Amino acid sequence: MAICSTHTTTSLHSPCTVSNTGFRQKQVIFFTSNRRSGRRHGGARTFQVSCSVEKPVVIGLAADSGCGKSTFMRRLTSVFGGAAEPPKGGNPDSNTLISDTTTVICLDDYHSLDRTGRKEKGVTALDPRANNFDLMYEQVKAMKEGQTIEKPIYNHVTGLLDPPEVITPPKIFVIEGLHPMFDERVRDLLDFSIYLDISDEVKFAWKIQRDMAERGHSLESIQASIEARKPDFDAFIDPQKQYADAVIEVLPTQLIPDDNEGKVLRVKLIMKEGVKHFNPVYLFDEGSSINWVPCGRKLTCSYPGIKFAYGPDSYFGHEVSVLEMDGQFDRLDELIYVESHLSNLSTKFYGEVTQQMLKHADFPGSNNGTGLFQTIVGLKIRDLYEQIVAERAGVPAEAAKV
Ligand SMILES: Nc1ncnc2c1ncn2[C@@H]1O[C@H](COP(=O)(O)OP(=O)(O)OP(=O)(O)O)[C@@H](O)[C@H]1O
Ligand SMILES: O=C(CO)[C@H](O)[C@H](O)COP(=O)(O)O
Repeated sequence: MAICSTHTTTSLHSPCTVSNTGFRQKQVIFFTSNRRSGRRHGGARTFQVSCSVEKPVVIGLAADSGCGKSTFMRRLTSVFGGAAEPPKGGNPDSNTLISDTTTVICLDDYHSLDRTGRKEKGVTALDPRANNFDLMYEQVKAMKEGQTIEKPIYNHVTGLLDPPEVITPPKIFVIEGLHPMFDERVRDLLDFSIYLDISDEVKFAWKIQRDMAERGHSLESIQASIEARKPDFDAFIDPQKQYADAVIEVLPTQLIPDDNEGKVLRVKLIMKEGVKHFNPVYLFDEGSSINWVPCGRKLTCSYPGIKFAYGPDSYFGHEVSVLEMDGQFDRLDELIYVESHLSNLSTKFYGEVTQQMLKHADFPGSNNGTGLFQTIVGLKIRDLYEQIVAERAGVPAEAAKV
């Protein structure tokens, strides 16, 4: 039963108090509007939550479904230490992941139409008409101001909207999903934004790998699903990349002529210049154009080898720096050789990128540019966070290191 599918809830905070049970508690004001009647009801409830006065740094991560958002989030959380888990004692189908430092919410939770509703109206989940951008904006804004929210849950198991869950402000609040940069009001709240741009060929190969092997879908149904989503993907999701501060673009390799296996990848890290608290990574010499084939004495490379490129470029009219890697590592520990030729990595010690990659060698993409660039962006987000915290506190960045 889609009990909650006709309701949206928005909440505002009140200061924390400590109850006589010893729990910290917070009164959450909520407004519930019934989409069918349009009526708004108000109320107040007291939740036993850990209150915090954090004003989170807000990060947006956009990509189509099945394009590596969860994998990226696991790498990001790991950079801050600790594992991310769903809210304790909450809905087992919650899409939220919480660690000591980060809370990652999935924007699917702002679907205004459930699975049946979308079918009835003939719209996909990518269509803005199937999403509640007003509520998304109100709640991301409230979170950025350090307020607790009561966020809806879209249940991917049932296809229904479940009762909301309480989210308290973390240090870093990540909104990941189809539309983090679609609505200008939400976009303006982001301190940093990333777009995962997976080419059609690679997306298809990943989908087959996951949905055929793990979910029992047929090749034809995967093909049909990608084709059915394509017009809305092109209209509503893909254009968001122009707003991203960093784009990870994943393309078929150029090292194997007419490759159609999709196993070897060419990956570009496109980094916008002039973004506050973000200094693009560079190879050898900042601002120069470089082609580098590191294979030889220091790096083991079997066919088809590895090729790096770096240089300035223009992307949707913005000045950017682009770092590119085509090929894959044979031995991950040798990545240290590549790392030692990259600068502005925002590492805390020599070899931190290699250490992170080795730690998650079993994650998809760990032997190629997808894993390498996701790890680098994770380190840059940590650095950005520390700079923002230091700026707010009026202390040197060193003093705000996590
Ligand atoms: N870098 C990569 N290299 C190879 N395969 C990958 C990579 N990243 C993701 N995949 C494949 O794509 C699948 C989906 O990845 P992931 O769950 O991280 O994506 P997602 O965007 O979170 O998906 P969804 O939105 O559907 O939950 C993985 O199971 C894996 O098969
Ligand atoms: O594009 C998607 C983002 O994850 C999903 O297809 C969308 O959220 C709808 O989910 P479901 O297919 O489970 O009803």
